[in-house]
Amino acid sequence: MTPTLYKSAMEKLLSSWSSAAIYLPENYVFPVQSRPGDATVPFCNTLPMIDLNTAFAGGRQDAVQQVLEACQDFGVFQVINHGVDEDLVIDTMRVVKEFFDMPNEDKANVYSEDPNKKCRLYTSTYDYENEKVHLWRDNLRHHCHPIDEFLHLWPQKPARYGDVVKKYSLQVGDLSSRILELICEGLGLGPTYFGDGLTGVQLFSANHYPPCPNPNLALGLPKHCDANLITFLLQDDISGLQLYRNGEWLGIEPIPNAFVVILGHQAQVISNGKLTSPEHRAVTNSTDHRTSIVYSINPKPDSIIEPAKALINDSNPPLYRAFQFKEFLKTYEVKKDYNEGALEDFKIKA
Ligand SMILES: O=C(O)CCC(=O)C(=O)O
Ligand SMILES: [Fe+2]
Repeated sequence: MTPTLYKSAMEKLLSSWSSAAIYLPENYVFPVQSRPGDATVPFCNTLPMIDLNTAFAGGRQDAVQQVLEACQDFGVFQVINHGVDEDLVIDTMRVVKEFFDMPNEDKANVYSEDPNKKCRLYTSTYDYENEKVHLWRDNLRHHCHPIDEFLHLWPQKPARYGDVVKKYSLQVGDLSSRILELICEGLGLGPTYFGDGLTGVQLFSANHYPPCPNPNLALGLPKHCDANLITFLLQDDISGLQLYRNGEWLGIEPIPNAFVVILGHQAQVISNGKLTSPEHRAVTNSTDHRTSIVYSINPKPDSIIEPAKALINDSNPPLYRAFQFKEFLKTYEVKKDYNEGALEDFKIKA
């Protein structure tokens, strides 16, 4: 690492300076309309909670139905008894926290300002230099599928990072296949519809939100829909994830050993609008560090995304045109419109 890049890492990474910050710097203050403010946000007590053991006890069709309904009504649900080893889940959260707790010198080795790097630690968004407001988060992100192609690029410290995160990625990747199969069945698509082309890019993305001097004015992540196909999110025990539903913000309660499953924009397009991609954000707080671990399933850049042909007929015309996933990502990033607006260019106008 060059001295200039090291200096940049120390100036930019929140975890290197935020504990000394008494005031929120001006360039972290969100415009009035998108600030969280000081209103108390209740937990969403109607959010579907799917216990895969119980769901399957009633037969596979029961599980399919529960997942489908959750994806249609909310586009997000929590899942427990998901088959990912509980000790591994705890250990993965622990090793990720250890990573963010390391001395600056160790973290600087993974820091990069090149968004094309397949493993990097950075702060805020991929576009720190040009963004109007910075996000109150650091993010460690790397590819993990096929795993052996990327393992050598992952952080070397903590020493057990590679072993733990490899096991976790394989098990959560397997959970994603099982959930996607249930979604396919629910939609009436063949069980292998979500093949390698639609799921071949899998990312491990850990968000770290240090205590924030003014959580009312700042955001860890602003309101967005995920750009991908589907997300498997692990929260620690500090709340901060919020869902925008029927015009209000509702918290998603941290539940030990549960994954929050969130549908991305591509699931909405492929299902021709039958499934929804929910708007959500991450808020900060003034006392606790918060960590969330996202396992993100994405199509390959050249893959064609379009409403599944089996769902299209005269009374159900396609709502979206076909596009390459990389074309969507460009729009998502260039327009900086992370909500429904990101799909605007791809809608077929009546
Ligand atoms: O930290 C969280 O709970 C939210 C993370 C998230 O929405 C994302 O990474 O897309
Ligand atoms: Fe998200």
